[in-house]
Amino acid sequence: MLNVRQMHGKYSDTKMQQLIYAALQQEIFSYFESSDKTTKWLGIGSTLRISPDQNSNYLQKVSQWFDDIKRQIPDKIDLDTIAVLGGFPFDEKFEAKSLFKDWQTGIFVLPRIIMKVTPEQTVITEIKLHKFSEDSLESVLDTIIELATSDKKMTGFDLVDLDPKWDRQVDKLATEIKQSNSLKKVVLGRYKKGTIIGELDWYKTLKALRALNQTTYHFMMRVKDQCFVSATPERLFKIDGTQFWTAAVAGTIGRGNSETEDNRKALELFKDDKNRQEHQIVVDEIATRVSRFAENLQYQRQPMILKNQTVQHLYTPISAQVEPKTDVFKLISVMHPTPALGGLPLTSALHLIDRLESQGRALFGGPVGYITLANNSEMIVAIRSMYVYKTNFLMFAGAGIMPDSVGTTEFKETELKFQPMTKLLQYLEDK
Ligand SMILES: C=C(O[C@@H]1C=C(C(=O)O)C=C[C@H]1O)C(=O)O
Repeated sequence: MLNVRQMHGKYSDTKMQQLIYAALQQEIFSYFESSDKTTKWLGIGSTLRISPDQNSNYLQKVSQWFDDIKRQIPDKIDLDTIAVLGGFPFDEKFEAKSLFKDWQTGIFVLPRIIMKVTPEQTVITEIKLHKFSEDSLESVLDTIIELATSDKKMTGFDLVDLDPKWDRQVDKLATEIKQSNSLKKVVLGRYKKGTIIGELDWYKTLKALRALNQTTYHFMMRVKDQCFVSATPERLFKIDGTQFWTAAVAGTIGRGNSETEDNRKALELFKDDKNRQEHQIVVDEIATRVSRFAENLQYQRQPMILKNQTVQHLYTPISAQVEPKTDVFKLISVMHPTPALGGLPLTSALHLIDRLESQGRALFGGPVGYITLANNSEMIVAIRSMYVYKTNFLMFAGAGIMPDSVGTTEFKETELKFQPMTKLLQYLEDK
């Protein structure tokens, strides 16, 4: 059995800020915040952790690990107040060719201290393999807060484009799609790497991530010298009891400098055939998959516009009803990857991605998020993201390639998709 103790109720805002600050100075932390800001999870440390070995079915391994944790929680605890946090790789079969091989295969933790924050309440849980000391949970938290210090500072960074000929690759791929009888869409990614001069302060990083990307999710996960950061707008799915939500996010245009220009661009995106088709592929495929396990599927025929800091997307939210106790891990394997990150048909798209992309995707484009021990979960698609290893970092940005795609246009689109992370680093310089 695991030892579990909890504190319920409203925690003061100041205390919460102090705790988040302290948590992000720790060697291991995890953070999830929903784009509607109604759910936050903060994890400090790790009581149990699962990083896979190669050649194993990671999803199945995490699922068994998760069931095993559930069995070890004392009866009186509300299982919805405890979650594991982490992420799966985009495709565990992809060869590890990236600079950052370690997280090629995914990572999940059961934190030692977990804080769940919703508008109704804050629940803080401590989980240990061994008996608790004499100190109360409150005084454990106070000690964590007291000991937190940070004098980390980043003074600069460099940035290298790892795929300088990517636009030509896109033109070739578009021709290949045009000539193919079956291939409809392939999402091709490009990468940038760099080095940080000085050191990133993770608390300042989170603060900046939230301030610069107010309409997106915020995800951060650090295990010692590795950290993954994302400001994705894309939900893979959310499940709460029998309620299920997902969304198609595909089709992109930049933001305007004025409200008029911004709306003009949104209209241009809405009326653009290539983007509408690219979006429809995602809607149709998601709807087909969801209808296999859910009922009462609901979504609008026309997409909406989702506005983020540097881009706007075509967006179709989809909701449905699922059976009670639906297996979250099954949902992940059915829903991921959608044609927003993979392509259509899936298998040929994945082969092309593996062959053409210069780095392994690892967590880029993979499902990351939280899963409560009561089987409620929100998994998001890890894009607009950055992977940091010591002072090195790697970034990813992709675009849906269709028969009529033009390399230089897609290149510009991916430049906009890199911006949430490049602007984050620029902002953090000398802060
Ligand atoms: C692949 C990315 O974004 C995906 C591709 C999009 C597109 O091609 O229009 C839009 C949103 C995402 O589904 C990325 O941001 O790296």
